Amino acid sequence: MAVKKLIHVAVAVIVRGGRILIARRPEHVHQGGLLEFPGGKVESGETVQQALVREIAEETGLRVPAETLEPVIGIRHDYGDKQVFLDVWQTAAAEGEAEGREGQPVFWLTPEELRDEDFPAANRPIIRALRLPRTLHITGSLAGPGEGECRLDQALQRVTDGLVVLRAPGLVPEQYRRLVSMALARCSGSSVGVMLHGGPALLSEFTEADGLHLPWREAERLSGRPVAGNVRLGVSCHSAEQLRQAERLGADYAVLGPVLPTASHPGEPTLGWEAFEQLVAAARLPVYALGGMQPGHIAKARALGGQGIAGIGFWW
Ligand SMILES: Nc1nc2c([nH]c(=O)n2[C@@H]2O[C@H](COP(=O)(O)OP(=O)(O)OP(=O)(O)O)[C@@H](O)[C@H]2O)c(=O)[nH]1
Repeated sequence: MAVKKLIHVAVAVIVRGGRILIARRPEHVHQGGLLEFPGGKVESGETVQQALVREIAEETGLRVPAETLEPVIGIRHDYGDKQVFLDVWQTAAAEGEAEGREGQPVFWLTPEELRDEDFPAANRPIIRALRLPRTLHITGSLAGPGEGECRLDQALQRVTDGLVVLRAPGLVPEQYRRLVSMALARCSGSSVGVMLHGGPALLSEFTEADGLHLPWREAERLSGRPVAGNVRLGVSCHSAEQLRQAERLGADYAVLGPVLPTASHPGEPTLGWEAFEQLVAAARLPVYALGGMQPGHIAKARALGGQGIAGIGFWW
């Protein structure tokens, strides 16, 4: 059997006023009739940035300064008839009025309006990535009766948006539920989403939560997605095999680490940035770097293909 060549595709997420430029693929082409982000094949001798600037101009008439392009995610996907590497970059600095230069309809949608079933299968992780923040705040120690709520309350005041994973393995279920109620009340109406940490049963009790984050010990015994599609699912992973399991569960994101040494898990072996990059390159979902992270590492994690950073020390 002939080995299928991997086609390098430059994919552009053009953002304006919180909306993203989307086009409909012509009926007669590969994945025809579906929606897509503007883009196309990287020609030989071209960098991905050059391909993006060219494709965006050809397809939409917009001008994009190459230096404004930032990496979003890279996705390898086998369609059976062809194998693609979608190299996804984002810009909020496109100039001009968008038009379908190749006769294709173009329109602007919010990340929440992007539906998996309207796009080619490879786009699912891209849509997830666009709906996820760059920072995942994980709660630290909440020990001591009564101390937990006070500590959490103070910490939440420092978060203005993004996601908080309410991790409190030391608490008995009743204490944990109290904390969840408090966190949900405090974050309601704000742009901070609360992810519960534990098994699937938790989520049915707290329907206002943003979603469920599975520790690996919970993820490893599941065989399918344990929550509905409209709530977020995250999984803690430490290896390539665990990332495969997160993909099998249909997770919206994974956390991978420890990448660097960390005070909360002293002496634990670390992956380092090189292994992080390799593991992320093979992953089909957005992946956060965990372990020893500081806000200054967001750009590094994203440059290596990650979604951003996750951790305790930088906010707790
Ligand atoms: N542009 C674009 N291509 C995508 C997306 N998702 C996705 O799977 N693809 C796949 O990536 C490949 C890109 O091919 P293309 O047809 O847009 O590229 P092109 O204009 O350079 O190719 P052509 O000259 O053969 O028509 C196709 O196989 C397409 O199905 C997406 O969101 N945007």
